[in-house]
Amino acid sequence: MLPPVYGESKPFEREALSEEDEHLTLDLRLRVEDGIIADMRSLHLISFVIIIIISLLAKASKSDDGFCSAPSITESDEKTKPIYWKVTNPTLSPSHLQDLPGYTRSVYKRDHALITPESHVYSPLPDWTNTLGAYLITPAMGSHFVMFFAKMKEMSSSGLPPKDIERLVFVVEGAVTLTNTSSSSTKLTVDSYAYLPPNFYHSLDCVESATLVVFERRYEHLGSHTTELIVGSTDKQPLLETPGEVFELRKLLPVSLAYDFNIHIMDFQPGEFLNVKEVHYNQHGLLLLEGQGIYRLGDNWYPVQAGDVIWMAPFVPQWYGALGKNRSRYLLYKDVNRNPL
Ligand SMILES: NC(=O)N[C@@H](O)C(=O)O
Ligand SMILES: [Mn+2]
Repeated sequence: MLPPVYGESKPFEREALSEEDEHLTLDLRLRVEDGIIADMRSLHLISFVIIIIISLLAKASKSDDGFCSAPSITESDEKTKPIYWKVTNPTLSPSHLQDLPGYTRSVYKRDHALITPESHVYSPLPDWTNTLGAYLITPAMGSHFVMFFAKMKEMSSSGLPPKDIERLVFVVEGAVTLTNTSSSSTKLTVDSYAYLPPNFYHSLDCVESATLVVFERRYEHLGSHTTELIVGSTDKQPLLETPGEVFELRKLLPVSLAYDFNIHIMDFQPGEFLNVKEVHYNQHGLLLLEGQGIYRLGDNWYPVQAGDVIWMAPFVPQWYGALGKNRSRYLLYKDVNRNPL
């Protein structure tokens, strides 16, 4: 059996061949061709196997149980979750970070703070029943207000704020029932809120569970103006003009002089950002309800996501740019209607 001959090629001079030689040449040519064909076949087989492997790898990296990708929440999952779900189930939740000793995205500086979920420290709220509170912003930071999460468990109820302190509660998860002296009761579900004037008797009662974000501050009287009980929900507030800006703005309280703060709800589509690089005398307590983006505070640029809380002291340069696939929505405390002197 003659092996296929791959000798070096000589200048080709065609000479007459005997019949036997002709047969031999044909045989050799077929053998060489067979050899090439055989190689071509194995090449096809190898490339076919490689394509299968690549497509399996690509599929695996896309699937949730893929060995190349962290479990991700698909867009359809997002759609089935209740509004503001990510505030209490953030992507970088404590369980994701607890195995990273000492790692946190939280920062505390002279004129701002970023408090991220893995840093929350809960303890029983004095005067509340069966409720844990995590204070995020207090006058110890230089603010004139407090901002805290209240995690209400089954059969829990609120305590009253101190004398002359006004309160705003916003429901981030679950539901509570608000009762006041007129013994009328109103159910507050996610995205609902209530403003309680200073020294206004009320109780927030929870049967199953609820997470509230609560703002409290000493009411600053102005002349004879007084505030009153307000109950509402974000989705029922009108969109306000925002000249020179692209974000959508709603306010949860009246803009009248009686109110010494307001709560802004601001929506940005991905890619939209604050036009004004703000520096102002007002203070902010911010909760990112939905989405993700970059918050500039002073000379620092922070990637932020739903569940993050930000303290902004007066005059801290501030700016936000929304990123990702879904809108950003944040809730923002802002003092208003009072002379800074
Ligand atoms: N930081 C930020 O969004 N600020 C403005 O909304 C504002 O009204 O101060
Ligand atoms: Mn501002």
